[in-house]
Amino acid sequence: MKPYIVEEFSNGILLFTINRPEKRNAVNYEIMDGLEHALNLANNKKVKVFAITGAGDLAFCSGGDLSAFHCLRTEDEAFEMLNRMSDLLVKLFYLQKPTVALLNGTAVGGGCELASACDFRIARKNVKAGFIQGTLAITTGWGGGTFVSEKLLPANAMKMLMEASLYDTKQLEDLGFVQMIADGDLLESSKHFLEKMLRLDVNVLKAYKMMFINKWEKAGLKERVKEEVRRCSELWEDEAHHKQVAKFLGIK
Ligand SMILES: CC[C@@H](C(=O)O)C(=O)SCCNC(=O)CCNC(=O)[C@H](O)C(C)(C)COP(=O)(O)OP(=O)(O)OC[C@H]1O[C@@H](n2cnc3c(N)ncnc32)[C@H](O)[C@@H]1OP(=O)(O)O
Repeated sequence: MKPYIVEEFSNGILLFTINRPEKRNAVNYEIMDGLEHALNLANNKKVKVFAITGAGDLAFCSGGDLSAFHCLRTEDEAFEMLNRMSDLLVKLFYLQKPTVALLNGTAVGGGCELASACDFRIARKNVKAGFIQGTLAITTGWGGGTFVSEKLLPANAMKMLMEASLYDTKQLEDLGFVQMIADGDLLESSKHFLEKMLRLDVNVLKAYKMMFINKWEKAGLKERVKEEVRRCSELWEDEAHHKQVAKFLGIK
């Protein structure tokens, strides 16, 4: 089974699906390679909207693959991995066309960061999402803290980051994290949400997105993401983090 799927639809949507439902669509290095490939394809003029989802109906993405990354012990080792994924999420954040996360299931930790890097989030009913990194004695490390603070009211972004909890769809909508709760098929619902944008010329969409990109550039977004990655790497090295991950993996 391929760990990711890239599909291009005739209406201009390019869809990237993380296809590891048995691991709740956790991100390992193969998924990073796949995301990089999909982002390169998304630059094509025929693509109007870039969408990301997860396979199955249990998880959108459960964040970093803890079994793959548990071997990273030091600050430098953690930095290399976190920096690679944060570079990809910055690329996604800065994509010069609309981007949407289709939350087919739970979005946890880095999964929530991936969703935050998109312009819009559409959730299936009854999904949960949250930046639970604090419970692992780390912070967001892929840029998600910076992204969400650009997208939400400051108090709502701080609440989500500092509570390190999961929220239901209604709460996520109230926080401004989710723009639409989908009834029925998620991809079909997203087409309804996006149809007005899909009618416009790709250069118009690009021009609008550039207004936001210029603002983020002026606000030093890339430097802030690097700082976030650095701080998370420092915490990663601590025994408190390794202990929590070992607990999740059932390692004594
Ligand atoms: C590393 C980057 C960092 C960041 O910068 O943000 C992070 O992402 S930290 C956050 C990492 N993520 C987590 O801590 C989430 C861990 N997972 C869960 O809490 C739960 O699995 C779930 C996502 C809420 C789903 O629960 P449930 O449906 O009950 O499934 P299971 O727990 O039974 O899991 C099934 C299966 O999948 C494996 N799994 C799940 N998440 C991960 C993960 N992040 N990494 C690796 N493996 C994961 C889990 O171990 C089970 O495997 P098997 O036991 O082999 O069946």
